[in-house]
Amino acid sequence: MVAPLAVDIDGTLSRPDRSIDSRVMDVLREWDAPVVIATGKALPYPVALCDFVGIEERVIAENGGVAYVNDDLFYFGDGRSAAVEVREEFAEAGYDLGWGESDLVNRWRETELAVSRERPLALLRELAENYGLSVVDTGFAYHVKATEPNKGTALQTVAAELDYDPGEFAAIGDSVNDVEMFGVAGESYAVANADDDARAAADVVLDESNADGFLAAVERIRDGD
Ligand SMILES: O=C(O)COP(=O)(O)O
Ligand SMILES: [Mg+2]
Repeated sequence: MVAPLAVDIDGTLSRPDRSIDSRVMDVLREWDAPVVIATGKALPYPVALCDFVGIEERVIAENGGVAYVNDDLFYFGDGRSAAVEVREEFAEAGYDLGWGESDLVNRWRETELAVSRERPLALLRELAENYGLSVVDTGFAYHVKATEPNKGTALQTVAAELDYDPGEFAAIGDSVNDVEMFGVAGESYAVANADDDARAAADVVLDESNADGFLAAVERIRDGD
């Protein structure tokens, strides 16, 4: 019996251009244990990924702010209203969030706000700190969020809902928002493009990048490495 998986999306299931590498789809679909998609993205994205891959919708979204499993929705700490205040002060300083008029990146986001990495990080951190919020840089966006929830705390709840111990999971990811998930999983794999925090937290740092790294990790997990 293979280990259940907790898998990040951006930088882990993707190609360098952020598109999903089609080779991962059948691997996820055929995995012989639960797969939890754990991401910084808003809930509809991992739900849609599960639907298109053809697996049960088991997801952690918004860096652990939201989870969905067994037809139950979980919310872990809401930083959204404070993040909206930060957005207003950021706007007064002359900056929008950087995603255009419709802002699809935040449209369905419920517990945090994401900001383009083209915006000034130091200012964003300063404003967020005044509201007791954290800013997490995933390498794809800056996330202005409540400090407590993360992918690791959410995995504890999701694993329990699935009648697993979180330590039975194998986790695969690429950035600082995967660190706590690596901490609660029994085995953890950072792809070669991972940031320093993820590399330091992982049990194994792979030689392969992006989806190649994911595919190498699942080979090792299958072999019981
Ligand atoms: O939304 C992001 O910034 C990163 O998303 P990820 O957690 O799937 O890598
Ligand atoms: Mg990632």
